[in-house]
Amino acid sequence: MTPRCLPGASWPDLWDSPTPRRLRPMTTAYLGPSGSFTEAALAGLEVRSGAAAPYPSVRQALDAVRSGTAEAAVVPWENSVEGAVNASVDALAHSENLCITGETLLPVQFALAVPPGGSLSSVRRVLTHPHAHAQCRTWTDIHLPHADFVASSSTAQAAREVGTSRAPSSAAIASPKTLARYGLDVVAQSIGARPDAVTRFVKVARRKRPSLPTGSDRSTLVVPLAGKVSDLHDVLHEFVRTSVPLTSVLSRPSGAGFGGYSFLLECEGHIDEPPVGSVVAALRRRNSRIVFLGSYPRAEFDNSPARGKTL
Ligand SMILES: O=C(O)C(=O)Cc1ccccc1
Repeated sequence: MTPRCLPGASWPDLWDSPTPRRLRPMTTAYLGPSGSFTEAALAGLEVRSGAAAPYPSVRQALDAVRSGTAEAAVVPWENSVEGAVNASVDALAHSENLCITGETLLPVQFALAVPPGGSLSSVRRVLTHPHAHAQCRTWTDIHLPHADFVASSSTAQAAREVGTSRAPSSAAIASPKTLARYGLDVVAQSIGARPDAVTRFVKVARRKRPSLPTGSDRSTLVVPLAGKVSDLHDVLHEFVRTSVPLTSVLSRPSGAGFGGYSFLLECEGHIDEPPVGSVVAALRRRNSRIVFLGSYPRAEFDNSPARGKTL
């Protein structure tokens, strides 16, 4: 596979994807429907809601960017309690021609709601996104030990489904505002394991040269293991050698046979600055299959009362 970014090669070859004919320049695809946490993250990425379009899954939102139906996509990436959103990481790690151009952090609070006239005692099925369920499992195990979990494509989709079906045995977990918006009655507030939970969302575009370094950037790359015992050691050594701070290391199955893994690495810094540029160049010399996913301004989380608004 041709790497998406090679420091030292000419920029147009590396970054510019041909502009698809169907590009609607101002549309940003996001994991919908309206009312999802992902929609709430758009503001932090300077996307106006009028310029955004909901998609039923992360994959479909990214496909819209690939095909040129949308200029960019916003997808959930990781949560401070539950870790990486694997659907997003895998879809991007294995996709050609896409890169991350920005990130934002959003505090998330979960509530549980039932159709009008329903009650907690009649709930037998709880619909929500698997990440939201994982964060609320302690509460549901205690208060709804006999209810089944039904995975939804997003928290807003769960609210929409329960609001439409009005089945008294169903409940949805989403933000309190979204549950009310879909006509449901909130019967339990703040049911997440951590009231200070934060989710990181990324903006994805067709591959292009990163914006200039800001002095506070993050870079993301995917390094497939090449099969040597020392692979992981050698990769980590490059970061130690250059004193580039790694902010996360995640291993994901490569999908090609049992036991094949890729590492998603995130670090501080920008590829146009010597430390990160030299790490990427050194890793590439060892393994031509590395995929550079982008350098972009780091989001700082300001949890002061004025800023720490949840959806
Ligand atoms: O955006 C949503 O509504 C989602 O369902 C994804 C999600 C799930 C849990 C926390 C943040 C985002």
